[in-house]
Amino acid sequence: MISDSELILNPDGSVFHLHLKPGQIANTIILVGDPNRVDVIKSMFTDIEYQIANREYVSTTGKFNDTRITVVSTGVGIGNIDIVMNELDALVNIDFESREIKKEKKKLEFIRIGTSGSLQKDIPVNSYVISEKSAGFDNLLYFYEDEGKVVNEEFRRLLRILIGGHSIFLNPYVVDASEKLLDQLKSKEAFSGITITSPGFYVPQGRELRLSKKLKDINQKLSDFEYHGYKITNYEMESSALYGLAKMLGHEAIAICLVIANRLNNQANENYRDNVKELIAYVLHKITNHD
Ligand SMILES: O=P(O)(O)O[C@H]1O[C@H](CO)[C@@H](O)[C@H]1O
Ligand SMILES: O=c1cc[nH]c(=O)[nH]1
Repeated sequence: MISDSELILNPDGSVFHLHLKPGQIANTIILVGDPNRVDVIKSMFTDIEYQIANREYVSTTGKFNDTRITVVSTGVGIGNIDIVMNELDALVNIDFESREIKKEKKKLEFIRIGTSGSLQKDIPVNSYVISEKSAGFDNLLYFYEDEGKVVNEEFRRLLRILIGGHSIFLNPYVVDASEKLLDQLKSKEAFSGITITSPGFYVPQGRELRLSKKLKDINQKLSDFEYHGYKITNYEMESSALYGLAKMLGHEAIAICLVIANRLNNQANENYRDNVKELIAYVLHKITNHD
């Protein structure tokens, strides 16, 4: 039995942060960083069941092309993904009455729609990038006992060599996207490759305002790196934890991002919201039509 302090439920029976109750989430779940993005997706839905907001976590469930889909905003960063993934899994795989883990496990499909910074000169601003693999420059997965079962050990070794003597604070873990979801999302319209999930937006992604970075030429090194034909394509801040937790919990996960900055060409699009809307439409059609 899982105690009150490990799985905290609110007085109305909803799960602690997300404020959702069992039965309220669909098997297909879109995750977005920005809570405002939930309204954009909701405006494309029919049969909307509810919208619930607590902190940065805004959730809604509705239908697109007759497919029931839940949207949850995660806010920024890995810590939020730990909360969102554990609570969404608990909603389907833990009995909230008995506080026991269910015998029959439900598999969920997670599609993250985000924004990101390109690490390739020929992946321009406004491109779509699917994260075929995600390399976590955070350390979340190392707290989990099963981490070794889901990470790519060879890739970890090569990345540690690339970052040299800084491996005391940086030990990247690499996890694959769901092949099933990759097949659904891939097209000529989208680039794909390896995404770096960073624990910060500024110095951890090589951005120096008033503070300097330890890893001097990291973005060029990452850009030049190649692994079995895969190139490192972009930076964002959530997919490594999403992929790792989804795999350990038995779910499918993928991330697709709009490039809003190109770090090699020093370009940015700060008016990206219409482009995100187009990316959302792209994803909704792909996951519901499979065309
Ligand atoms: O646009 P979202 O989904 O928030 O994704 C990206 O944007 C945020 C940083 O600006 C980080 O969350 C990063 O992963
Ligand atoms: O450069 C960028 C842009 C969006 N999100 C990131 O994490 N990095």
